[in-house]
Order: sequence, then structure tokens, then C-alpha cells
Amino acid sequence: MSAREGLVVASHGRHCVVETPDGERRICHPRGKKSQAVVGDQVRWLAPPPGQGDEGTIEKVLPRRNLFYRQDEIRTKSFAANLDQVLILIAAEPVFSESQLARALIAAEAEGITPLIALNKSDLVEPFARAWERLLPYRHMAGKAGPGSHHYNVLPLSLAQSGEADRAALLQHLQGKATLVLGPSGAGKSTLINLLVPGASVLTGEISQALNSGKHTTTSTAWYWVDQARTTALIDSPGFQEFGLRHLAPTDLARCMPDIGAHANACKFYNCTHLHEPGCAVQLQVESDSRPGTISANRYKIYKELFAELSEAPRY
Ligand SMILES: Nc1nc2c(ncn2[C@@H]2O[C@H](COP(=O)(O)OP(=O)(O)OP(=O)(O)O)[C@@H](O)[C@H]2O)c(=O)[nH]1
Ligand SMILES: [Zn+2]
Repeated sequence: MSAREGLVVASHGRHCVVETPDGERRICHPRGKKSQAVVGDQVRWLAPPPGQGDEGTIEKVLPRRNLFYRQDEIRTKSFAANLDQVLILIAAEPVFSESQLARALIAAEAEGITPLIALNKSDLVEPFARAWERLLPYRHMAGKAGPGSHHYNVLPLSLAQSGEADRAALLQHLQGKATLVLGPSGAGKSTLINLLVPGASVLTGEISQALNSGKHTTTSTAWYWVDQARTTALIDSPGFQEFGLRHLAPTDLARCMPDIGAHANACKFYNCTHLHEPGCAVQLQVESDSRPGTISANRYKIYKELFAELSEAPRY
């Protein structure tokens, strides 16, 4: 029996669901530690010998273009592999944590995955205005494509109110790409996925049941095709809350925070940490109460906090 190719479309613990190029789906188990796959992986898998059920075996995980993950003191958790984009969905309510947003953005930048930010619930006028204002540094962060270009796309949405318009706006950014959707609880992630993939919740239920032999638990991560031609995908994954960045060194931060990185080359010392050095070009750009700057005081505070967190010796 020769190995066939497939895409991992769901995972729960060590089990996963593999989809073949012609759309057939199978539960598969890894053969060993090396064939442990995550959603988005391309794998080679083997069907079982006749008479031994229909669950397959993953023989090999093909090389990954990227792997999006978070890491805290104890463990590493992979979200998904081979992504084009990460959509971070936050909302006017519940009030979002800027630190969490910054962490998710840094993790994406570190893997070279394009982030897209969406702020939902624009119908909640006042909370939305406050949240939109808090996003100012992200909306205005300078891009590399010359003056006036922006590093991040920030989309206002009202998923429950103007679904059709939002669907069209989102599709412009999602078309032809594999996008991981992340967001805090209550921001509207299920609403978004169900808007773009009608029937997604039913599909999830079926997959969870299959993977857990009938038990009702949720799958950890799932891949959904948005179109019939299977060119546009959304990946739903939990775990926005505890976004550990332990896999990064403190000195990686500046390049993963574009507003800070933009000035880091002008510092007096090549190995400036931008915390206390004289001649630091970054510190010069941080806004104070009396002076507007190009780096918001909050962003610089987040930089300092993360620098300290990532500098702590690992505790095992
Ligand atoms: N006002 C308003 N409410 C919305 C909007 N979109 C979603 N909601 C509501 O926000 C709540 C949370 O939406 P969900 O889609 O369940 O959010 P979720 O992010 O999947 O949340 P969890 O299931 O907790 O992970 C629901 O009560 C939705 O009806 C919106 O555009 N405006
Ligand atoms: Zn500096």
C-alpha cells in the first residue's frame, strides 16, 4: 500500500482528520513522535490494511512553510502550520487587552505571517469609538511601502448587524489565502466563521464526535474551506488568552514591533536594548504627556514589559 498525500484539517490531542486532494476525509494517527501533525500540515498517510478499520496512519509530515505557536514556561502549543495570514478579531465589547493584541501580532511577525486586525461591534457606538481610538497606533503604524503606507490593515466590522457587507469586505482580504482566526472570547469569532462558512458549527460537531468516539468535546483547531474550489480557508483555534512568547529572545522584539523597529537602526549602540542607553533613537520617539511621538506610550510600555518577561531565566 503506497502513502497518499493529504492536508490536516482538524486535530484533537494526537488524532487528526486528514483530507485528500479529492476531498475524502479520514481520521489518522501519527506513527511516532516525528509524524505528529498540526492543522495545516501536508502529510503522507497510509490507509489501514483490509479488515482493520478505516483509520489511517500518518507516515510523514512534509516540510512546513511556517508554524504559528505560543510558548509559556511549561509548554509549547502549536496553533497551525502553513498559514498566509492571521486575523485577530477583537470587539468594542468586551474591552480588549492591548497587551494580548500586541503579543499575537509579535508572534505573527516572528514567523513572517501577515496579520490583519478586525474590530467588531461597530453598532455599539460609544464603546466602538473608544476601542477604535485605542487602535490608533495600530491603524497608523507606518509601513515599508513609502510615506503614507500602513503596516497593518484594521477593519471595522459589525458582524451581527451588517453581515453581507462585512462578508464582502473580509473576502477581499481572505481570498486565496489560509487565514488563522484568533480572538478573545465574546468578540464574535463564531459569528465570523459561520458568516463565511455556513454550516461550520455543524461540521465542527461532527468532527469532534468522530475524533472523540462520540464524546461531546470540542476540537482544538479546525480548518474550513470558504469556497467550493478550496482555495480560501479559515482556521479556527482557541487559545488567545495566554499568549506566551517564550520562544522569542528579548532582542527579537524590536524587529517584531514595527513602530519600534523603524527607529532601532539609528541608536548609538548597535546592540541597544532601547531601555536606558544614551543616544537611543527609540526612546526619543516615545510620546510623553507633553509631546506627541511616533511610538505610543502604551506600545513602549508593552515593549518594556515583554523585554523583562523574556529576559527572565526559564523556570523548569
Ligand atoms: N452588538 C453586536 N454584537 C455582536 C456582533 N457580532 C457578534 N455579536 C454578539 O457577541 C456575542 C459573542 O459572539 P460569538 O460569535 O459567540 O463570539 P465568540 O468570539 O465566538 O465567543 P466564544 O464563543 O466565547 O469564543 C454574541 O452574543 C453575538 O451575538 C456585532 O457586530 N454587534
Ligand atoms: Zn535604542
